[in-house]
Amino acid sequence: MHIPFTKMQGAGNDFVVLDETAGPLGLTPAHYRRLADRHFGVGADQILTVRPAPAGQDVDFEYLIHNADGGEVEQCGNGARCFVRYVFDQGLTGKRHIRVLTRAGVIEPQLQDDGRVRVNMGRPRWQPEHLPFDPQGLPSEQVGQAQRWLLPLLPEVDADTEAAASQSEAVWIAIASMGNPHAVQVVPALEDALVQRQGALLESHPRFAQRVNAGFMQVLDRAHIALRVYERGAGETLACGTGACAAVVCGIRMGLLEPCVDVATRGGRLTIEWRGGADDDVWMTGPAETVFAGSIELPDDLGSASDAATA
Ligand SMILES: N[C@@H](CCC[C@H](N)C(=O)O)C(=O)O
Repeated sequence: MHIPFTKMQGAGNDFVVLDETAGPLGLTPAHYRRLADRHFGVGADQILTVRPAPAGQDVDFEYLIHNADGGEVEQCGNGARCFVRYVFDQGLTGKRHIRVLTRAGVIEPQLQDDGRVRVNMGRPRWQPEHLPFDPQGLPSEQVGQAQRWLLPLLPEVDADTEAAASQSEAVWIAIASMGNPHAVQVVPALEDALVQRQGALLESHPRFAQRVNAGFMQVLDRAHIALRVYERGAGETLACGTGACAAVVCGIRMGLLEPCVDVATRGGRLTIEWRGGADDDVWMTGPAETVFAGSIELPDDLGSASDAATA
């Protein structure tokens, strides 16, 4: 099958954007993995699909997100900024402020005059059941308004054994959902953070039934953080929009941050605003750019073979 696409990026988090406004392309998880593949495909952290608004919904479009591993997910913040840039530039809408339906609810991205995009990302949640996260039996502490848990990263074995004591590696995590799940650590120095090792262990930790995105936040001052995120289904990316929202929400709830925070990621700068109330929406502002457009030939029968290989 012949698939036209647009390659985009927001703070270095990169996307293949597909247009399904004229009808479904009929892609399987294996097709998404091939599109995301940096050697055999286009290369991307996520695949974003634009669909028409479902009947009866007060939105302009529907927005589907697939991680590089082919799995569908609820939300993608950097993708949301690229989404409005894409539909506007392609002439799919004349509006600069749109309402978009995601698997996690409605978000509202708007193109600003300065070329950046501001998005109402909706309300954060921090109750364990919203991720979901199973905190039962874990040591915990209250930091400001937030709760943190001491999570062993290696398999939890009988704590009485010597082996368990010598193997124990545990990290303090706060949690937040932006529609998708995030575990956030405050680290003293980002360059020393064990992002690859701990990120991989956290991502598939059995206490997160839907897996999790792992954030590593260094607080620079009350209005600036540096952040790296090991993303569920994609590994470490140059930036994660929902990860930035989640880190700032956790930092504000811990009493470490003010309501407007500049987030330095490895791929660019994001601004996150949140007034701190359970009913307050989180706002994210950042860049969204088109890199190139093209088309790719994908084998129709990619599905079963690749699915079997990664099962
Ligand atoms: N890069 C994204 C998040 C994409 C989804 C995430 N990996 C998940 O599985 O929840 C962002 O900018 O928010």
